This record gives sequence, C-alpha cells and structure tokens, in this order.
Amino acid sequence: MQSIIRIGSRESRLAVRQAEIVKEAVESSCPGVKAEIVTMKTKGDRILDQSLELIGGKGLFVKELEKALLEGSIDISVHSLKDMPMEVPEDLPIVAYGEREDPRDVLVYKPGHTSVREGGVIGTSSRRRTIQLKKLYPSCVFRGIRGNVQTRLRRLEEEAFDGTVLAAAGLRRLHMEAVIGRVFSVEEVVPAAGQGILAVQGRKGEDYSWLAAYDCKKSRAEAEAERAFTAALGGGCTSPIAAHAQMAGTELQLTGLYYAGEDTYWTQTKTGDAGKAREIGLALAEEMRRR
Ligand SMILES: NCc1[nH]cc(CCC(=O)O)c1CC(=O)O
Repeated sequence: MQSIIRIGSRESRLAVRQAEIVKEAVESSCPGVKAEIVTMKTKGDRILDQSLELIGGKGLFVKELEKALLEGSIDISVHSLKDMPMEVPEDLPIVAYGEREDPRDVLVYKPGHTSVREGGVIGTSSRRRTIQLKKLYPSCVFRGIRGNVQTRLRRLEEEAFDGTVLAAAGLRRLHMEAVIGRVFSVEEVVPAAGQGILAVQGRKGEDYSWLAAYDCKKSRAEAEAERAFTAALGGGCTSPIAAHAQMAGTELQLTGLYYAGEDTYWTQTKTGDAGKAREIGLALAEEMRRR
C-alpha cells in the first residue's frame, strides 16, 4: 500500500473540513499512512448566480474531482453524499460511507433575532426545503440564496433575509452549532437523500482496504435505501424528492416524500430488513407512485 494518500476535495471550508475528517480517520486507523488534501474548484462552486437545477444539477460538484481520480492525481475524493448524482460512473464507485452526522435541516435567523417575522423572507434555493417549510411558515416568502455556508451566512446578515435553511451536519462539522436557531425534526422537514453522510469516491478495482475501518455499514444501508427511492422517482435533479432512512438493529425504516406537482406532496414510511435496503427504497417508490 502506498503510504501517502492524496484526498481530493472542493475548496470550500466545509468540503476541506470533510476531507480532514476522512484524513484523520485513515491516519489513526492505519499507522504509517499519511494523507494530504488536494483542493480544486468545481463548476458548481464557480457559478453562483444561477440555480443549480438550471446549470446542470449535482454533477457539477463532482466532475472535476472525477477527472482527477481517473488521471490518478488523487487516490480518493470526499463528498457530501447529498451532492452526488444518483448515478455514479461505474468505474468511479463510492468505496466508503462515513458515520452519519445529524441528518436534520435547521433554520438560522438573522443575527440578533430569535424568530422569523410574519411575512418574512426565508432564503433557500432548495425546492425540497421550500415546499416543506411553506407549511411551517405559511406567511413567509421563499427566495433563492446560493453559495457555501459562509457565503450564505454573510448574505443572511447583509441582505433582506430573515432566515436561511442549512443542514445541521455542515454546521456541526464546522463547529458552528451556535448559529442554529431552530432544528426541524426529520418528520417536519424530510431531509435529502444522503444528508449528513460523507461519501468517499474511488477507482474501480483498486485496493481500498485501508478505508475498511472508516466505512460505516449503517450509513451504507441508509444511503442505499434513500438513493434507490430518489433515483426511482427521478429525483436528484429538479424534483423536490426527499428520503430519510433509519436503521435500528436488523430493521430499516424509510420515509419518502413524493412530489405530485404544484406544491402538493405526501410522505409515507416503509419498514423492512436492513439487508434489503435498496429493495425497500424501490418498493416504497413504487407504492407512492401508484397511490
Ligand atoms: N448543497 C450543499 C451541501 N451539501 C451538503 C451539505 C451539508 C452536509 C451534509 O449534508 O452532509 C450542504 C450544506 C447545506 O445543505 O446546508
């Protein structure tokens, strides 16, 4: 095994922090192995003035890193699983899943405030978050706010936003829990497939046994159920599909959110054998589509 591992990452603070989490895990479980982080700017990071859905979707955050993996300039790359397209190239599979951080969405208030005023403006570019928050804040207006965590918090402070929705996981990894105003339960706001899970992408056929200690079987099962559901309903790009799985013992419970158009949606839960995570995802998608 080579003793210097190169970990590819996007340049944002959150992305680098996530790569560091994997670096620390690998270095501590494999004595003698050192890792270095190689950062690159992706198209998704460069184009901030347009909706992701319009410029090409989630793939924009991973393409540059996939090219580097294929060329061999990095050995693995670390991503938020939530940002990975449902179809991963066959030669660049996900080779490990991190233990899940807090999967919930949170609301951050404008500095100095403890609520969102009646008729206030909530910043989010996510249709998944918008349709669910409209029920909780029926008087509010929802406006797009792209950019990484730091950019969004700055815009919340400087622009006409009363609150913004972020993933708890990102804030916790950055040790920024202090900005959290309200935490939404996974029933109030069903998270995106993979939210809170880190995905390590690698090259097919390569020996990644040094990641075995990092790989989390529970995250893998939950991710497979959530991503199978989302992929089956054509999500991941423009439709606001949500899915959240929880594995306990040998059981896995999956809640899916099905979007029927014009802000109409419903949720449904299915439980089954955790060893059949993908099948649960596909079956729930089928049941919800037929309803
Ligand atoms: N789209 C950006 C993104 N991708 C993953 C996370 C959070 C970390 C995670 O879900 O693991 C975030 C930030 C956010 O939604 O607030």
